Amino acid sequence: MGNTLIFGASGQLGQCLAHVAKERNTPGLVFPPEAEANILNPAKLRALFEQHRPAYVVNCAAYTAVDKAEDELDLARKINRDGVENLARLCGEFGTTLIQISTDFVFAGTGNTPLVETDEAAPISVYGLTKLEGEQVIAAHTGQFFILRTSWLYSEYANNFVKTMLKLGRERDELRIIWDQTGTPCYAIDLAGCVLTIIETQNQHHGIYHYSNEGVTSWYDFATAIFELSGTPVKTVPIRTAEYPTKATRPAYSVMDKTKAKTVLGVAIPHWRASLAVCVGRLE
Ligand SMILES: NC(=O)C1=CN([C@@H]2O[C@H](COP(=O)(O)OP(=O)(O)OC[C@H]3O[C@@H](n4cnc5c(N)ncnc54)[C@H](OP(=O)(O)O)[C@@H]3O)[C@@H](O)[C@H]2O)C=CC1
Ligand SMILES: Cc1cn([C@H]2C[C@H](O)[C@@H](COP(=O)(O)OP(=O)(O)O[C@H]3O[C@@H](C)C(=O)[C@@H](O)[C@H]3O)O2)c(=O)[nH]c1=O
Repeated sequence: MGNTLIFGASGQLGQCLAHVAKERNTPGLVFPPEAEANILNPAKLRALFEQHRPAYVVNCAAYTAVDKAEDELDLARKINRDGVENLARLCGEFGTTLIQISTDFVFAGTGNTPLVETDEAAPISVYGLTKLEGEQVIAAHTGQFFILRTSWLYSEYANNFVKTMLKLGRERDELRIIWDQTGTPCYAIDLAGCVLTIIETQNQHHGIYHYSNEGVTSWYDFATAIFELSGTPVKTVPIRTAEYPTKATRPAYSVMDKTKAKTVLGVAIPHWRASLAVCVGRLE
């Protein structure tokens, strides 16, 4: 098995990949120092490719501030589209397989049945738009790619909804949480496992895949489960999206169908409650 270069190593998923690779003893993962791994710097990227001749690149680097992106289209596009194109171009040239992480926010979220990979993407936020553009620039440079769309990512690493809830739950008596946005959380440790499975099995079925945990929930039910599992005695109040104004509009329904990942990648996917229990246990 050749080398795998990880970009965005200091972020949530990057740290989960390091954690799971250590647990599984996956060989060949390289987490380059941030100064050498800016995906906006083609010269430094080329130097990394020449040094490591990677069989795989996993791109966890992204602009992920959903609300802030509404005021920073240019920067979000640079990182989420142009950065991905820089990687894809080099992957094409070096015969490297690119594993790109994308999002449920590429969808408008106006439906009410689980989304499959071929459903129309129609983003309703700058973040979602730039992530979709990142998906779309890849194919011009290489056919050897996996795009893993995930949703509501959380873990014990970096910032995420679970850690925010645990913090706010300790500080406040009551929390108002949106219940009319429906989706599925994804434990980033599980997603990291999926990425490593693709690499370890040298899967050749390139293309787009949906990957989150199993099941369906709302942010309100997710928060309530976080508090139940952690024994946090905070009151949760379900509210509608209109009662929690944010700069970016989020999809109302972004549950993704994982049939393709399960059958073609051969990954087993835990229910979101089971994985949440693991994460909350590790955070305590
Ligand atoms: N978080 C979520 O809920 C979801 C995330 N995703 C996708 O999953 C992937 C991983 O997300 P997650 O780990 O949570 O995100 P994080 O925001 O935790 O990590 C993103 C990382 O990218 C780095 N980065 C930003 N710009 C560059 C650049 N120019 N060159 C190199 N690195 C850069 C950041 O560094 P720094 O902090 O120094 O800027 C950070 O370490 C992303 O593609 C994201 O779009 C999909 C669905 C849900
Ligand atoms: C803190 C808080 C949030 N919310 C709502 C706002 C929002 O609809 C939802 C989640 O808020 P957050 O800001 O934590 O998460 P958000 O940035 O919307 O999460 C998204 O991030 C990007 C990167 C993705 O790709 C998506 O899959 C998704 O995970 O919870 C409340 O209702 N009450 C609260 O007290």
